[in-house]
Amino acid sequence: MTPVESGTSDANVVVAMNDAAVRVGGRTIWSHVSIEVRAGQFVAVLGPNGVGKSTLLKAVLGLIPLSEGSASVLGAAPGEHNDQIGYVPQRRSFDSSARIRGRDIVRMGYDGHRWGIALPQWFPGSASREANRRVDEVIDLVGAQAYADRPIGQCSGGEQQRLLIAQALVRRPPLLVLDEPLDSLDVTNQASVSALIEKISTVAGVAVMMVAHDVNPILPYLDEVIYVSGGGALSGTPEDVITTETLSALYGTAIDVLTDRTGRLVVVGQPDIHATHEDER
Ligand SMILES: Nc1ncnc2c1ncn2[C@@H]1O[C@H](COP(=O)(O)OP(=O)(O)OP(=O)(O)O)[C@@H](O)[C@H]1O
Repeated sequence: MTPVESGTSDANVVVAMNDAAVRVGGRTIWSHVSIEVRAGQFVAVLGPNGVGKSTLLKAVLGLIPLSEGSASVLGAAPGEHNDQIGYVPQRRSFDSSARIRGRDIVRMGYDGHRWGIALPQWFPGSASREANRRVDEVIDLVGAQAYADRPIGQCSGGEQQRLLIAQALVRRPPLLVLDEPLDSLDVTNQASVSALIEKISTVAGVAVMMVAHDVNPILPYLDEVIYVSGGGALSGTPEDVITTETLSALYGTAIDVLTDRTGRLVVVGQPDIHATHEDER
């Protein structure tokens, strides 16, 4: 896959897709998708179940090839610089009996995911000290000091999520890719993890692509949204994209975007695409 020739040589562009399409299981999931994500931007990937939001992240990671179009991630073809991408996959949680400490989970992000095994003995002491320093740094960043030394299985869902975000950040990646990190968190934890992700993008300048089922917890923080539906995707500011007119055009059917008294957005009338493809999972 060749890097995109988008006409922009902007070094701030971290992810670019140009007229991209993906086929999975003999079916085109989406096509004609053109997106751009820049350094320090917090971008949500939205849309109903089964439209291909996770597929979009996997295409960015080079785990699924494009069937059409082109893409560039950190200036190269997708997959080439995955060591510079922090990835928090969907629905990862730990059994309550898991004994490994949160700190060691974070350290695996540095060591290359050697489950439960610290740096080998022949590893120079200074490198090991640097690893420990980085681990402490990200544990501070996500505010996990109080429980980082506890067995991960005894941490709450929100605490586990923070530790997994710390793991994804420990190599100081310029791009963080998160698949529904707010899923299964309560409202308070959704708010605090959302604020944390915003801090990571603004303070550390990390570009964030995050699949979200509900835009509301992150709405105040978002720079842009990528709305996937109807076999395509639209991107732009939330104000431009999450409107009755724009979403109706994207879905090809009547959609209402309503705002409640507290400013929460409610998208009414979107078909649940997931339900029609349940047996293909
Ligand atoms: N390996 C596969 N083989 C066939 N179809 C697949 C495969 N993986 C995913 N799909 C289908 O591709 C479509 C997009 O899946 P994807 O997981 O990207 O959707 P999503 O928008 O992230 O959904 P959700 O919100 O439910 O997580 C779905 O219809 C899914 O069933």
